[in-house]
Amino acid sequence: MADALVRLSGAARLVHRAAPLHLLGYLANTVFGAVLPVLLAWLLKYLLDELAGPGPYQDLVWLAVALGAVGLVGALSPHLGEYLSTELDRRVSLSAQNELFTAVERFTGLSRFEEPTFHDRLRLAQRTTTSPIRIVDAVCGVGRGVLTVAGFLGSLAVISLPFTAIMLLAAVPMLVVELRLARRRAALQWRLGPTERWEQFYSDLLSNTYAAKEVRLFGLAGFLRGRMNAEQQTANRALRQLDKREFWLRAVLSALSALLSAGGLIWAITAAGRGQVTVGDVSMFVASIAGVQLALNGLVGAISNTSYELVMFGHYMTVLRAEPDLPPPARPRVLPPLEHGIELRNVWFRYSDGHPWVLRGVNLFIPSGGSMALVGHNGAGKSTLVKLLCRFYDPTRGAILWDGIDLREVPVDELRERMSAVFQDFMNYDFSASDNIAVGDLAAADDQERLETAAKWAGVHETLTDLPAGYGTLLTRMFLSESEKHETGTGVMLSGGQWQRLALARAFLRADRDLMILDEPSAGLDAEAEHDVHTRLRQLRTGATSLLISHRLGAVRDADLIAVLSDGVVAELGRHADLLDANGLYARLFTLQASGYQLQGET
Ligand SMILES: Nc1ncnc2c1ncn2[C@@H]1O[C@H](COP(=O)(O)OP(=O)(O)OP(=O)(O)O)[C@@H](O)[C@H]1O
Repeated sequence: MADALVRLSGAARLVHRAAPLHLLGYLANTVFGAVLPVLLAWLLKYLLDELAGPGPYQDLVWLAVALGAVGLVGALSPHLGEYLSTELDRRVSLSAQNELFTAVERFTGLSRFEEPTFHDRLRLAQRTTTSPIRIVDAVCGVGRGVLTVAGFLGSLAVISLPFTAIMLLAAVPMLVVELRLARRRAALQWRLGPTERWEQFYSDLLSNTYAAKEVRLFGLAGFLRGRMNAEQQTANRALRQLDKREFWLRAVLSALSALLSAGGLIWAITAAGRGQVTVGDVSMFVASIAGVQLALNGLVGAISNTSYELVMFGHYMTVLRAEPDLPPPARPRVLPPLEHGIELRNVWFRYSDGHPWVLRGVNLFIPSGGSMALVGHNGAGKSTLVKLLCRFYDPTRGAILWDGIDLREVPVDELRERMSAVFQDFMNYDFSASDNIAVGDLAAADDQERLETAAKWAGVHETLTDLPAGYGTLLTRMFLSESEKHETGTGVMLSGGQWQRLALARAFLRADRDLMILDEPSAGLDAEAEHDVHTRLRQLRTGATSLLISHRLGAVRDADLIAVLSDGVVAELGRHADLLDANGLYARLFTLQASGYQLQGET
């Protein structure tokens, strides 16, 4: 109950923040809607009693005018209610969505995004951005229902007190059943979360351009469609079961309530026949029974809707109130420009308690102003180490120190401001070419000269100027630009290597940062481009700190220091020549690659 009240006040405050005036208008209209049927019933009773009386009929005209006026306003009220409700809906969902994603931004690491239950909750939270207004709607429905029920019950009580009590008692089982059903439905939505996300996953694979090649070549469409349908059928089965249960329970309750009304009607008619009640009383009785039943149904429905929406809104509030995934420093320290270097001190890391150790006591010093290369087998933990440097996760044990300051002691934004990176799995945004570079530093979004310089350094400037709309060309075939609304579109897809150069340009836009991380920056580049990029990098980064990961050992041989990661530790460390002399893993990998090139050259 306390939880429900917290959610209720959360939803009400959200609606009030988003649209206070519309809310006020909506509430006023709701109150009017609630008293309207009772008002009409009373006016009708007076009119009939007046007509059935001996006369003179001096109030007849006023009663007719009053009936007409109330009827007219009553006719307008639903339209006004609908308009206000839709507008409230729009404003509240915008505000709720904004608050939800502002909260998601607080998760500055990656671990939350790797928790399936977080995705289930986030999906429900996204769907419930319209919940606050539905809650207000349902609460208004409860208020309206209470007013109308009270009005009609009062009227009914004037005619028959026992019958009023019976009508009221009959509503109790209905309320209990509806509340249970509402809770079941909300619980089912939560249980179906994974099923619905799988279904969405398969339908995305069937429709997005990234998967289209493999789906077609491997003939996966039927297989994916089958799995998508199976997920939907699973959800349908569970929903159908609940629907059937709802149907039977409601049918039984409605039948009982109809029998009750019929009994009341028979009593009223026989009482009128015996002259115990007037014709106006019979009219009032009929109106009251119909009104009470309708209003009680509405009231019970509104209570159960409120209960359902409150449970669903709980997911939204849970996301909003979740603790940050990376604890913010209690007393944040200022991160100075890197002077000495970054030290990984006995760093142990695993992705969760259930995952195996990836790093098992890494000790490494990345000196400021130097270039370090990190090599090792697939899965050795190189990218993991990079993610720890960016503080996407905290080390499970040990620490990473920036000029002696633990990364956990500085605000994460400050740390990332001092870095630039090209990740192994870099993003291709469905933006224009300019925007694809500008995301590296949004402050440069309107600085064409800076964007072009970065593109030139990455060797992609000519490619971009040759595009149909130059740097303004949309790099997607999924969307049209504003100017292309009536054309087939000139959006372009770049080649793998061209995308990679664009990712490099994005990183070069931040070339002035203290640390540049390049995780496989040239995997998709041709030999000449790779050579160009590395030469450019050396020029650009002279005197600056960089960490390069590459399986192409020819690209790392010029690094000031090369670290070899193996079995979760730094197994070898030194310059290229030293490592060759040491005749360890690096020497073996380098010789293997070099002999491969030689063989290729000989054939
Ligand atoms: N988000 C994650 N959750 C769980 N395990 C992960 C995650 N990311 C990577 N791993 C595991 O951590 C280990 C190290 O992966 P990592 O990507 O750091 O290797 P790598 O050295 O960069 O490999 P490669 O050379 O293939 O890029 C692998 O066994 C991988 O399965």
